[in-house]
Amino acid sequence: MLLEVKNLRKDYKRATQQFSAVNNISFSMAQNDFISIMGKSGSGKTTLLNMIAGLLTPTQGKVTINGTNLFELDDKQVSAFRNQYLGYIPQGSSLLPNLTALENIRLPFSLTKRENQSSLNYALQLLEKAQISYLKDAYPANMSGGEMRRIAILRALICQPQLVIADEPTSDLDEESSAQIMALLADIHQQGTGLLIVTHDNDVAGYSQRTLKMSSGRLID
Ligand SMILES: Nc1ncnc2c1ncn2[C@@H]1O[C@H](COP(=O)(O)OP(=O)(O)OP(=O)(O)O)[C@@H](O)[C@H]1O
Repeated sequence: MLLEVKNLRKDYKRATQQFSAVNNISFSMAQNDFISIMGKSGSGKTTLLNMIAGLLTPTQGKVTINGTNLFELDDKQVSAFRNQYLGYIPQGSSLLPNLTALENIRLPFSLTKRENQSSLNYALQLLEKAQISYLKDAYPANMSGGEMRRIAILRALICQPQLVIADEPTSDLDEESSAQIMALLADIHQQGTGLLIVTHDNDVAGYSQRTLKMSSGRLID
């Protein structure tokens, strides 16, 4: 199994009241599954994704990726594991403003030591496949929202992850840009990568094989 989420819970406190932003969620994903998660604002989708991506520690429960329980690893090991297996596309714009598109894409690769390997050719190939080679030397300030989002997707792919996680990859984009993003994500799925995306958009969810619905921290039918 690529991903196993078991009895996952995250509790937060608001004023004096404790509540579960994610409440006892379990599901699994096979290699090359494409799953979307939908639910109202505040239903816990980002909290769930952040725990699956190893960015947030759960109050209770387990996340296993390729047989490794993320929360049994120390901080350094989690970072190395994420870098190798996971591609994460966060909500909104996440590019570093002082780096070019090419430098942003290559950044995750350069964060871990890889002897005698370069990410340059692969980064150029990714740009070509996404039909945005013209952006290679551009800075984020000079790109459209859709272009920035596509660069963030390519950045998530540079280490050739087995699982790509995307939080609202098409939010705030027009129909044409959304379609370009989804074509890129559908292509990643075609190449054999597992995809887990959070979306508000029924059309976007329509690209996935299965939709999980969240309400008040729980999965509902
Ligand atoms: N660090 C935090 N401390 C306290 N409460 C939090 C924290 N992070 C999130 N929450 C609360 O947990 C609930 C779930 O938030 P989350 O961001 O996961 O929802 P979401 O479904 O992703 O919403 P949206 O669609 O608006 O992005 C919300 O009620 C939110 O206010």
